[in-house]
Amino acid sequence: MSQTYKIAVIPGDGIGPEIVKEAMKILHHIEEHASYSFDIQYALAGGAALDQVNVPLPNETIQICQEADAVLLGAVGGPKWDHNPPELRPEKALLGLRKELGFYANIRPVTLLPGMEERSTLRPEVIDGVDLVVVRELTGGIYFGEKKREKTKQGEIASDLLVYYDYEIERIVRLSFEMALRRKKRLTSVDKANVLESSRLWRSIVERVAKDYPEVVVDHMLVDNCAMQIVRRPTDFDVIVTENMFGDILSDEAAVITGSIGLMPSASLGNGNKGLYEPIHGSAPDIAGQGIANPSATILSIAMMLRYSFADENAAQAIERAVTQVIADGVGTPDLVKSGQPAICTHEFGDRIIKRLEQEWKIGVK
Ligand SMILES: NC(=O)c1ccc[n+]([C@@H]2O[C@H](COP(=O)([O-])OP(=O)(O)OC[C@H]3O[C@@H](n4cnc5c(N)ncnc54)[C@H](O)[C@@H]3O)[C@@H](O)[C@H]2O)c1
Ligand SMILES: CC(C)[C@H](C(=O)O)[C@@H](O)C(=O)O
Ligand SMILES: [Mg+2]
Repeated sequence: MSQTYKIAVIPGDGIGPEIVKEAMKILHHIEEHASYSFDIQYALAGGAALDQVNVPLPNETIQICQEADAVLLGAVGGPKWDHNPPELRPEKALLGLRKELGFYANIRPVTLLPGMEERSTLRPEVIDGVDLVVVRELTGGIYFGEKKREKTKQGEIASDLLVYYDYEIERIVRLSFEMALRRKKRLTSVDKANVLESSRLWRSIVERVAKDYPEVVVDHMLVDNCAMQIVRRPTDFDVIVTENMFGDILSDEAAVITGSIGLMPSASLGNGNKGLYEPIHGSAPDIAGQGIANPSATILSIAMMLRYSFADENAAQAIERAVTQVIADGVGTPDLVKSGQPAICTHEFGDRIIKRLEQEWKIGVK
């Protein structure tokens, strides 16, 4: 009997449903050509869940995701819910899912696709050959430490605690060394050890774990310097490992290298073969409902799902080649085409990728 994988799908808010629709076309297409099938369950989270059931992350959604082999998420959030109290913010759903499911390692690859050199605001000679990956710690740090708001005699105070256990640091650092071993054998650990105690613990753990990986060249970089170097000499990086908030910020910055944040996929791992797959961008309220969002990041996240959760490297690469080829042909949503050139809409772009994938199967996926 052929294998069936359970996939939980959370379209979310803003452009979320628009881009997930295109990614689902790709998934269904893969199913037609693969030896396995999918059992798809849609679930509510974020603003969509708040509107329908008054909580950002319903228990039913957590259960569907726990029972799934992989979760696909579009994006959550938007101005409609921006003034909600902290517990009723759409973003709470995302943090809750990551934590509940134990996805502590967020893998954010940064690659420059052929044809995108001219869309990047960086000079072609600076970005030529970029191939780096940001490994972002995802279930600890300042996002999850105690939060306080109180009125005192001196005035109102607010605090967010940045806290890490040693084991939380060690597991993400080990995963990053393993990744570097399979890549260019270079690891940059990014911290703020000149100021933060949590960073000093982080740095000492990196130094200890490094002894188990003598083949990997390790360096430490302060996050402010990294924010500059990542756009100044991005080709020098291989694997960057860093804590939750630094990774969030550096990866959005790295999107500038690729030419569009709509090209940046991610995989959140750490719980066996299960994974949460989502673009790194948000719900893009400024373009939601216009049919112009770039679905590439979500489609490339499907490729990561096939690679990490279903061990189908061939199909993953076929999707990556199809996206690469369509973009190399100069076809794309407005964020992808050169200024003055005509663009196509979200669903047309999805169709072009399917068409290209069909050719991939005819050629015979290698
Ligand atoms: N994973 C998530 O669900 C996630 C991630 C980031 C932000 N958010 C939420 O999204 C909302 C909007 O946040 P923001 O505006 O700061 O960031 P954003 O990533 O949504 O948008 C930033 C800019 O990038 C553009 N952009 C993003 N994705 C695009 C795509 N696929 N195609 C073309 N252009 C794209 C947007 O139009 C916008 O100009 C907020 O509520 C935020 O909390 C959610
Ligand atoms: C929406 C927000 C909570 C989220 C994060 O900061 O993790 C987003 O920016 C991301 O990068 O996935
Ligand atoms: Mg972010």
